[in-house]
Amino acid sequence: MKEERLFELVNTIEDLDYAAMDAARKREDSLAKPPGSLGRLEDIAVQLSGISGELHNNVDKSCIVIMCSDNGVVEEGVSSAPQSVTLAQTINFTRRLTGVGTLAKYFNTDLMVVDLGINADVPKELLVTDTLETIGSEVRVPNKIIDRKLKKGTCNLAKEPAMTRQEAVEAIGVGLEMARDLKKAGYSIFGIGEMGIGNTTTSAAVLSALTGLLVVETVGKGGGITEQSFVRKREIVEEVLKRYEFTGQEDLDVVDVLAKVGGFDLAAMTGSFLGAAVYKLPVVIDGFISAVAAMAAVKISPFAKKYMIASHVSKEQGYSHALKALGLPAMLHLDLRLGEGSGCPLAFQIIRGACAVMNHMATFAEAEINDDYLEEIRKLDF
Ligand SMILES: O=C(O)c1ccc[n+]([C@@H]2O[C@H](COP(=O)([O-])O)[C@@H](O)[C@H]2O)c1
Ligand SMILES: Cc1cc2nc[nH]c2cc1C
Repeated sequence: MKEERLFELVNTIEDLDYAAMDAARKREDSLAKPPGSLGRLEDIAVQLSGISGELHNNVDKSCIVIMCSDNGVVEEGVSSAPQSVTLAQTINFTRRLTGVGTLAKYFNTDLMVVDLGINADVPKELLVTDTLETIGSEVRVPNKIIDRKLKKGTCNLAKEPAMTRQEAVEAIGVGLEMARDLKKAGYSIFGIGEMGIGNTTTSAAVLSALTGLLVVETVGKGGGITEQSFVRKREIVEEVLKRYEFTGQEDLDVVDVLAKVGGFDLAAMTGSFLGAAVYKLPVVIDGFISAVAAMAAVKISPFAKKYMIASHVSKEQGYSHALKALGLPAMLHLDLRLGEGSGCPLAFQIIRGACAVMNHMATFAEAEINDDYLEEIRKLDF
């Protein structure tokens, strides 16, 4: 994708449909309950109306895009897990054996597994190039690994830029392509996850670069590291932020940040968050890496935030800061810190609940309850 085309698409992003949201809020208020008593379930239903322009929505056909890629910075010893875990888990996604795989299978959610830059050859029989397949009358994502490999891993960001600007644009373009095709296949919601050993280092660097947050606030222990490696991880992030003078300035070039200190996974995830807004689909944020990509998307297009729903509060250092910077509330406090998109299938169930209330709950009139008292109750502060 050319950079010009990327920004053409980004410039089509619109604000939500406020008339549809007003109608949705009115319906929530007409349901047989004290006003606002279904809390965030009401807000979510109203948000879905703002995204689709419809009063009634469902999120029954759901998918999680998992961007898989390797990071050259692992040469510096910033991760305890070997790089080979990236390939192994990417293959395991297709077998539904991973954390996100088992949850997705149990809750009937599809996985769109994409290889952006795994540092190994994926077995040919597991690769496909098409993003969708038709079985009978159903169009779905294939249960294979979609081949969009740009390179076998990024460069070591401690020594040189992780990728070229054009590679970052290509990766963002892949993310947009995946969102477009999910919309085409009739998915009504998607989540964004990843797999990439070393990506808590790149995410911390991108988050500090975009927000000016201190390295102590953004660098965490990822999949688990020794105290010595943790010190080195912080030093590396500190050093690259100084080198490129990334201090959270307002006019930062986000594509440049992703290219110099990000990863193919982060860039593609940023593209998918933007794509959710371009193609008007609700999109669920998973863990730390996902939240940082969401932040990058919002820095590119502020309206992108309105299409996002945060699933859970990851235990990874930096996550809460990222979400605070985004200004979004999270639904679940489960002490997860796995990544992969594992918070998304859980969040989809809650969002289904929000749709069920909006679509099926009785109004005061249907429940044969006189709502004259509502005028009084609305004046109370509780
Ligand atoms: O999403 C999170 O909150 C999260 C927190 C810690 C680790 N991870 C996962 O662990 C991997 C990165 O960890 P690391 O230590 O290699 O940077 C990557 O595959 C992520 O999916 C994910
Ligand atoms: C086993 C394993 C699974 C993962 N899933 C996401 N990141 C991971 C890191 C490791 C090490």
